[in-house]
Amino acid sequence: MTSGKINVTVENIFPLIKKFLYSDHEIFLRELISNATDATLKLKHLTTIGETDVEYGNPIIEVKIDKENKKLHIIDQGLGMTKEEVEKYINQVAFSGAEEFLEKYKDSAKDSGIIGHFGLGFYSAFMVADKVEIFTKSYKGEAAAHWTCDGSPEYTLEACDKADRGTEIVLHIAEDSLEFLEESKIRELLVKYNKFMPVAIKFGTHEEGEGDDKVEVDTIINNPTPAWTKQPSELSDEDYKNFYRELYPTQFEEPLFHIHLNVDYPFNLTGILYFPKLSADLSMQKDKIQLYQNQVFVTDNVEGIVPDFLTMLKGVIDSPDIPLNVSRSYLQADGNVKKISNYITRKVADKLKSLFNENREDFESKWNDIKVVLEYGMLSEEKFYEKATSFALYPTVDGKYYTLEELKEATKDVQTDKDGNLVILYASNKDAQHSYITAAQNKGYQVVLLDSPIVSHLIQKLESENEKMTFTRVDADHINNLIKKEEDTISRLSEDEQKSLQEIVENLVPKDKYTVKLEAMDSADEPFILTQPEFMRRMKEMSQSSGGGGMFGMGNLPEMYNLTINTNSDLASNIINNKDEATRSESIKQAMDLAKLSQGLLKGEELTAFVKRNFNNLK
Ligand SMILES: Nc1ncnc2c1ncn2[C@@H]1O[C@H](COP(=O)(O)OP(=O)(O)OP(=O)(O)O)[C@@H](O)[C@H]1O
Repeated sequence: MTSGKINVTVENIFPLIKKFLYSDHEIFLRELISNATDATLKLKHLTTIGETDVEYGNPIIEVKIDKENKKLHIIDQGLGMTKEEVEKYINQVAFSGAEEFLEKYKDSAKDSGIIGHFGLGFYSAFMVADKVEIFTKSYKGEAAAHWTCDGSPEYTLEACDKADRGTEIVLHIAEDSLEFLEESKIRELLVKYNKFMPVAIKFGTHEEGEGDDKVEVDTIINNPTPAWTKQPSELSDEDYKNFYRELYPTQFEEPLFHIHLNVDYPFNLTGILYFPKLSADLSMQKDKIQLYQNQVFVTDNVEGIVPDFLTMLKGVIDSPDIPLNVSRSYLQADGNVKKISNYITRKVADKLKSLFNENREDFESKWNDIKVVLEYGMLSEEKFYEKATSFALYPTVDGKYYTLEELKEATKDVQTDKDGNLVILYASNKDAQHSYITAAQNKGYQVVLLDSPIVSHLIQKLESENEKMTFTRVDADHINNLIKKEEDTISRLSEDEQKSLQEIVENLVPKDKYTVKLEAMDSADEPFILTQPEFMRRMKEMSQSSGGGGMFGMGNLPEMYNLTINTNSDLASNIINNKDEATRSESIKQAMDLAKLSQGLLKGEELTAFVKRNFNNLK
C-alpha cells in the first residue's frame, strides 16, 4: 500500500474546489460521466487503431444509488488505470490525462470525441462527497488499484481484487448533499446533462413485455447518436421532427423548418437549429438553444455565441471550440466565437434563401411566423440584411407577397410623386386603418401590411438603404396628399371665404393638438379629416420601442394631428354661409367628433356625450 500527499501547491485545495470550482455543485455528475465516457472512447480508439486486442464489446456506463450506505457509484467499462496511472493522473491535480492522450495520439484521435481538458473534473466530486474511492483495472491487465481520499490532501492507494476492466468511482455523499441520493434528482441530472452522450448510460432497470414474457431490462437514459451527429443526407424531414420532440418533449407545436449546421474548419461545429412558431409574447420563449460540447450538455444560455436575433430559435449546437468557464464579455471578444456566430448567421440566411427559391408559396405561408426574427436580424446584423434583401417579404393587405425589388417594380408607375420619390404605402392594422386602405386601393395604390413591433425601425433602415424611396402609413395624410402629384383641384371657396373658415375652425379646436389645414378635394371626400403625420408618429414609435427616455427625447411628445378641411365639401360651404354662430359651432363639433371617431380617437366622456347628443337629435 502506498500513501502520500496529493501534489498541489495550495495546502488544502478541497475547500477551494468546493467553493469556487463550479458554482453549480450538480455538475460533478456530468464531469464523472464525461470521464467514464472518455475512458470508454479511448479504449474504443485503441482497439480501432490496433493498439490492443481486448474485446471492446458493447460497453455501458452505470450510475447506481446506494441510499442505505449514502453512496453513489459511477461504473464504466473503459480503459481503466494502473496504479501508476492513478498516481499520475489523479494525484497530480490539474494534470490532465485527456490532454496527454490527445497529444500522444494527436492525429488519429482528433475525431474520437474525447471530452476532458481542464484536469479538475474528477475533483469536482468533492463538492458533494466527503470521501471518494476509485476501483480501477486497466485494459493492460495489471492488478487493479483502489484509491481513497477523504477530502484532505492525504490519500491511500493499494491493490485490490476488482476483476472487470474499467473504473468504478464511489462517492460517499456528504451530509449537506444528500439530495444526490434521490433517484429523481439523479435522473433529472442525467437527463439534463447526459441525454445525448455517446456511450449508453444505465440507470436502474424496468420491465418490458407481457405476462410470462416479462423481462427486466436496463433503463438507458440517453440517446448516444442524436440527429445532429449524423449527416444531413442520412436524415429525413420526419427524423428532424422526431429529434425536435426528443429535445422538447413538452412542446406540442411542430417547428416550421430546420437548419443543419455542420462545419469542421476553421472551427468545429455541428448542430440543428429549428425555427419555432413564435408566440405573440416573445419573452415566453422558454425552450432555448442548448449548447453541447462533444454531446455533453453545457448550458442553454447561448448569448454571445449565437447572434442575438437568433436566440429565439430552438435546437442544439455542439462545438468543442467554444471556451467555457469564461465571462460573457471574454466570449464576445474571442475570435473563434465571432466566427461561429457569423457562420450561424450565414447558414441561416442561406437556408432561408433556398427555402424561398425552392418553394416560394410555402415560404410565404410561413412568413408571418418568422418575420419578427428576420426583421430583427436585418436591423441588427448588416451581413444578414444584405442577404435578406433576396427573401425578405412585404405582404400587401390583400395577401400578395413581394420582395422589395418586386414591390418597387409593381408600384413605381402609380406611386412615384412629383419629385420622383417612390412612396410605399403601408398599414399597421387592417381594421383600424380600413377606410384609409380602401381609399388608397381605390386610387390603384398597393398597401403593404407591416405590423411587427419593430417596423418603424425597419422602414427607417430601408429608407436609408434605398434612395428615393419613402414609406408612408396610409393614415398619415389625406389620400390626395399621400403621394403628391402635379394636379390641383380648384377650390369652391374664395380666398376670403377660406381665410374665414380657417379662423372659425381654429377658434373652436385646441391649437396645441390640431393643425388646421384647408384643402380643395373632391366634393365627395370627407369634409373633416384627422391624420397624424408620418414623421411625428414614427419618431414616437421608435422612441417607445427603443425603451428608456426615448430617442432625441421625443418619448413624451404630445399627440399632434393635422385637421384637414375639404373646402369643396358641402359642409365647408354650409359653415361659411351659416350666420348663426350656435348652430355653426354645433356642426363643427359634430364634424370634429365624426373625424375623431373614424380615427378611433373618440373615447370616454367625449364618446358618451357624442352618443347622447346624437340620440337626442333623433327625437
Ligand atoms: N473513469 C476513468 N477511467 C479512466 N481514467 C480516468 C477516469 N476518470 C479519470 N481518469 C483519468 O484521470 C484524469 C484526470 O481526470 P479529470 O477529470 O480530473 O481531468 P480530465 O478529464 O482530463 O479533464 P476535465 O477537467 O475536463 O474533466 C483523466 O484525464 C483520466 O486520464
